[in-house]
Amino acid sequence: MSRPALLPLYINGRFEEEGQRFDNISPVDGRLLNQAVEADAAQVARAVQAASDALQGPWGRYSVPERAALLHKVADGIQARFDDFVAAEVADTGRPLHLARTLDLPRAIANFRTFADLAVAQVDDCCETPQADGGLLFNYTVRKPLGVVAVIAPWNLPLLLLTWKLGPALAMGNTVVCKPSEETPSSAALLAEVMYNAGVPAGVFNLVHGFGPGSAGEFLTRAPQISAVSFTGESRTGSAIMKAVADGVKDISFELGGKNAAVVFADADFDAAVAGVARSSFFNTGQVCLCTERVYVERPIFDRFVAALKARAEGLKLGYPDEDGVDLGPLVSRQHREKVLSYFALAREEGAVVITGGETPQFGDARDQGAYVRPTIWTGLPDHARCVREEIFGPVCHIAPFDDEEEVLRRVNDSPYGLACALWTQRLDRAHRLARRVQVGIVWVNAWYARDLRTPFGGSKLSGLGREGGRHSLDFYSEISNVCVKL
Ligand SMILES: NC(=O)c1ccc[n+]([C@@H]2O[C@H](COP(=O)([O-])OP(=O)(O)OC[C@H]3O[C@@H](n4cnc5c(N)ncnc54)[C@H](O)[C@@H]3O)[C@@H](O)[C@H]2O)c1
Ligand SMILES: N/C(=C\C=C\C=O)C(=O)O
Repeated sequence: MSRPALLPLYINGRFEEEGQRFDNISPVDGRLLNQAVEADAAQVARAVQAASDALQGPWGRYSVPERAALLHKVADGIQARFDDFVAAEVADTGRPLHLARTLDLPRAIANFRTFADLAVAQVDDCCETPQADGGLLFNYTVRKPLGVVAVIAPWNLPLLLLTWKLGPALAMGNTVVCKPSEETPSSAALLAEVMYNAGVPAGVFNLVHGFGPGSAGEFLTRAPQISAVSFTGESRTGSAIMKAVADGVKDISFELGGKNAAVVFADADFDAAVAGVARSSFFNTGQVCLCTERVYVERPIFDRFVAALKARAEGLKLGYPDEDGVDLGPLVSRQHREKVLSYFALAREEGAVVITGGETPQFGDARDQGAYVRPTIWTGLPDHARCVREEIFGPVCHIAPFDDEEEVLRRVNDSPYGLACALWTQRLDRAHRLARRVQVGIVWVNAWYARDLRTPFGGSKLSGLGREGGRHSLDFYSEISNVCVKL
């Protein structure tokens, strides 16, 4: 049997194949896709040192327009290999081809172009302060790179989320060491090839594959020369990373877990709300941090809404990524499916009414070796049920009735998470009033996962620390100083 393809590390402008290897398994049919090199502590240390050295090299002398031009070249490189990146993302995640083509790739390209352009357009503050002696103080802001930024990404939107951090980090003159998820290493490996071919100076972008604790992820966060960690992943991992960087008082930007709510009022556009909640609950097989897992429906339309959402869920096509009309792929791995299935069992123990789903499909073909689950809807659970409080991260939601605004607001806010919320109502006065009182970072009204990259993105409580997007990213990835001149 031919040896599986190997995804190398990329350190200081060189591809490295030395090291222990780990398997990358298809969530569609369980076959071996390729292997990746697991970076050891020495390799991670070399990557961080290369990034640190690169700050003093040519990259440190690039102007903002020159950095922006290079990031546009990277975007051009991704565009030129669009189909290769789609194939890599689809192989690792099993997602429908159309999803990778319409979301993951366009956003990866936009993440570089948007922050290249925002960096060039960025104008900083200055002010004059008259003095009692008739003199003047002239204050102005100076923006410098933070230094070496560790970027650690999850598996659910691998390229989108890696480049969401890379774009602004590089635009602001930092150097980076990236650690993609062990579940989805392939598109990051392609990105390293694009960076190399675009002429990104050696050491500016470094890629290490591996796991978290006791592996590349932890080695990276504990490296003394890193200045900041930009992390996307589970809340408990965020806590672990916070501890790892605490002694060094490093800058952190965390995009963490969620247990997001959708609220459907009786006056909502019913069909739009059903379609919107079906999308927010089952999109990417429920593997988006912003996905809805708690649905609250005003009592007069509750039964009708449950029936309509059931019909939608049962109409979704589970299939191979390239199948015509496929809506849902598998979960990212058998291991993650075990977690989701454990909640399917827990829901029954907690007394849920299973409206639809709650089991694995039987295809009778290779997909039975994959990680598919059926889209699932529950009702009947109390608000304190673990299935209503804990992030499941699968195609599942619980629907509960409510009677008035104050009640539903209390219940929506009764969560350790605070990432996103979708409000479905045609009374926009109510929507604006509620949007200000929901304890989340992102509120959509009559929409879900509609994005403008200039807006602040992030969560409160266990859902994260900080905001990225637009000037928030430029600020996080900059060391901002004030210069005060007496005139
Ligand atoms: N808020 C957001 O924008 C957002 C976006 C996507 C995913 N997420 C969250 O991510 C989770 C799913 O992704 P996941 O399973 O990959 O998360 P995860 O926390 O298990 O892993 C994320 C990344 O962190 C690495 N890692 C794990 N432990 C580490 C440690 N101790 N030190 C350093 N690195 C470590 C992993 O190898 C991986 O690359 C969900 O909770 C989801 O809500 C949040
Ligand atoms: N950060 C973003 C999405 C996060 C998705 C979470 O799974 C984005 O769209 O910029």
